[in-house]
Amino acid sequence: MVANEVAVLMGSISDWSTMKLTCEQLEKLGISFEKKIISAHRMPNELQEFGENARNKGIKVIIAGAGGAAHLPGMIAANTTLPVIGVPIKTRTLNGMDSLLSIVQMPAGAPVATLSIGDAGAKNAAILAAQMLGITQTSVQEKLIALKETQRQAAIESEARFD
Ligand SMILES: Nc1c(C(=O)O)ncn1[C@@H]1O[C@H](COP(=O)(O)O)[C@@H](O)[C@H]1O
Repeated sequence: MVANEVAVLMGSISDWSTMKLTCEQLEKLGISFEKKIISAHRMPNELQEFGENARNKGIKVIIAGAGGAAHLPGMIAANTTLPVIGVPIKTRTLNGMDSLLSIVQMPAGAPVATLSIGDAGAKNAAILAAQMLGITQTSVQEKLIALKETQRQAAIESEARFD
C-alpha cells in the first residue's frame, strides 16, 4: 500500500468546514493525505501515538487545525520531527485570535509553521505542504506552477468586472 504523504489533523469535527478546504486543495494538487480527529485535550494518548508513528507510516508533512486553546499543533510538534503546519480555526468568541496566539507562540525548539486564521490559512496549509514536497517531487512542482498560472489569469481577468 502506498503511504499518504500528508496528515490533516483537526481538534474536533466542528473544524471540518474549515479543514475541508485544506483537503480539497491537496486533492487538486494530487497529494495523497489522511484526515483525522485528534485532540491534545481529549485524546492525549492517541495524539502521542500518532506523533511518534507518523514518520514510520510514510507521512512527510503534518497539517493541524485547532480552535480556541489550540494546543494540538504544538503538541504534535512535540512528538515528531516532521514539519508541522498549524491552522488557527476562527472562533465565535474571539474571532480566532485565541487560536492564532495559542499556535504561533511556540517555545524555541518545537516550531509550528503557523498560517493565517480561517479559510485562507486552511487553503495555504495545503499549498505550503505541497511546496515542501515539491522540493524533491517534480510532479508536485508542476502542479504548483499550474496553480500560480491559474491564479494569475483569474486576477488579470477580474479587471473585466470593474463597473
Ligand atoms: N483546540 C482544540 C483541541 C486541542 O488543541 O487539543 N482539541 C479540541 N480543540 C478545539 O476545540 C474547539 C471546539 O471543539 P468542539 O466543537 O468539539 O467543542 C475546536 O475548534 C477544536 O479544534
